[in-house]
Amino acid sequence: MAHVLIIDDDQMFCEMLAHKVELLGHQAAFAHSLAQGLALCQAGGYDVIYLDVRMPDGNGLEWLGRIQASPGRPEVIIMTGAGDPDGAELAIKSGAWDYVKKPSSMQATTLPLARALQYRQEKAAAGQRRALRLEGIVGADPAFAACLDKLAQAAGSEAAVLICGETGTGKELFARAIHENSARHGGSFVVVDCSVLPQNLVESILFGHEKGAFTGASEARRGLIAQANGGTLFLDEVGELSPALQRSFLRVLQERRFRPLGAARESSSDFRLLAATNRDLEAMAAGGAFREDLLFRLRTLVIDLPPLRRRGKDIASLVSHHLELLCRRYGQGAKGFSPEFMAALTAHAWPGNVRELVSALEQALAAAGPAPTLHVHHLPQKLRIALARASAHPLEAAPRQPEEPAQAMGLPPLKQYRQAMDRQYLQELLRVCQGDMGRAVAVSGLSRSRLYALLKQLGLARQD
Ligand SMILES: Nc1ncnc2c1ncn2[C@@H]1O[C@H](COP(=O)(O)OP(=O)(O)OP(=O)(O)O)[C@@H](O)[C@H]1O
Repeated sequence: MAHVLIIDDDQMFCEMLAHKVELLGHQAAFAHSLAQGLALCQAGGYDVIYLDVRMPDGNGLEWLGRIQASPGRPEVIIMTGAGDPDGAELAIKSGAWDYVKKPSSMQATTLPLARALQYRQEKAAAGQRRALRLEGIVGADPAFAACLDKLAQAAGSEAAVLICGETGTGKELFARAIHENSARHGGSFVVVDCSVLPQNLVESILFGHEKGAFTGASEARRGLIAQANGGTLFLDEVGELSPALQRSFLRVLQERRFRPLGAARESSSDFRLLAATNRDLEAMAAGGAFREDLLFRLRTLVIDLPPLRRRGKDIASLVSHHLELLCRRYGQGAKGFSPEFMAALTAHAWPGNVRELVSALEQALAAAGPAPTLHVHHLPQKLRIALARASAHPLEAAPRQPEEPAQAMGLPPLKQYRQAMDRQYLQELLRVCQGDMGRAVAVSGLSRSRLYALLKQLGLARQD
């Protein structure tokens, strides 16, 4: 809702315009003289001012500068008389947002208001974005820039945010950035990976337990929800929550209260909720697999992160950023790359998104050893084969054109495709890290528990 001030000496016109503005969901006030209007502006709080040129105490255009400079820097829409051709030109030259000619229909009069408010919102978001600390987040493609605006909006509020996107698109990175830029940044950022919560321990992990609550509970333990008190609780892979846990969570979200196992009383926790998913929760809710009331609570704000194939312009800056990080991490000097290397990276469809790109760079660095320049042949063999096949048979490529129906392109179902990619990635990861799980965790960017869960799920876990 915006605040609009109408400065016009015509009482009836003011009332009609104020009524129309209120119908549009905003608040309106009016002043019948320039002096009264300026006084209201000085008190602040207005987003848009309608300013009539012919006023009893002077010419509105001569007061424009002072009105624009008032607190909140409102946008000003000038109202000029029909027989005043110079008025419009003067209004624009004086830096007004727009002008309307009187008399005009109410619809025509309020049209510039919507545009002025949109402009104002975008200006505010861009300002907020400039003020954000976004270490480690790279991207300027318009599809991605819109997500950064949402991030700024999320950081400035307490709203629950649902971050959607394919695997490896940066959902956790965004969640951390929202926390770090929010008023809660001094509190903890607690991650609950909903895909690996072991059924038998889930309640104790989330809600905590008292000493002796069950066999083996030799000490009382705070659960993750209590740990998030004063900070942010991030439900990663929220689409994997079992129906029973969805029910429990809904209650915690409604009341911010929970009962640790074995406790006589309930405890409370003041946390801000963020959640992420790579699943279509709407479809799951429609099919009864996800509670609609929970979904409603999770998604006050939604950030839809685009897959890397839809933000091709960002590949070069992502490569520079991550190459620099990786070279520093492994104590190597800065590396260059051949134009073909970058062309190959740009041509790939990256079904595993930024995570897959980072992993390919890591493998290229390992393959290049001390050589100062990365070439195509340093890239993982699987990626080179995929590129070669794609250039020989474009339709065999991973979907560069996601809009085309998968069946029409002879592709397997997405789930099957993703599993195959995950399996391929993990096999390569184990090979490169030679079974060193600490390194595999560092390289993959996955948590240790998530990595083990994936290995198990795909039948790659060691049997020892
Ligand atoms: N915009 C970005 N700029 C720089 N690095 C990024 C960006 N997006 C993702 N990454 C990197 O990609 C990797 C994966 O990111 P992240 O774990 O946040 O993805 P995710 O969407 O949460 O993945 P998953 O769904 O598999 O949990 C990390 O190494 C992260 O630093």
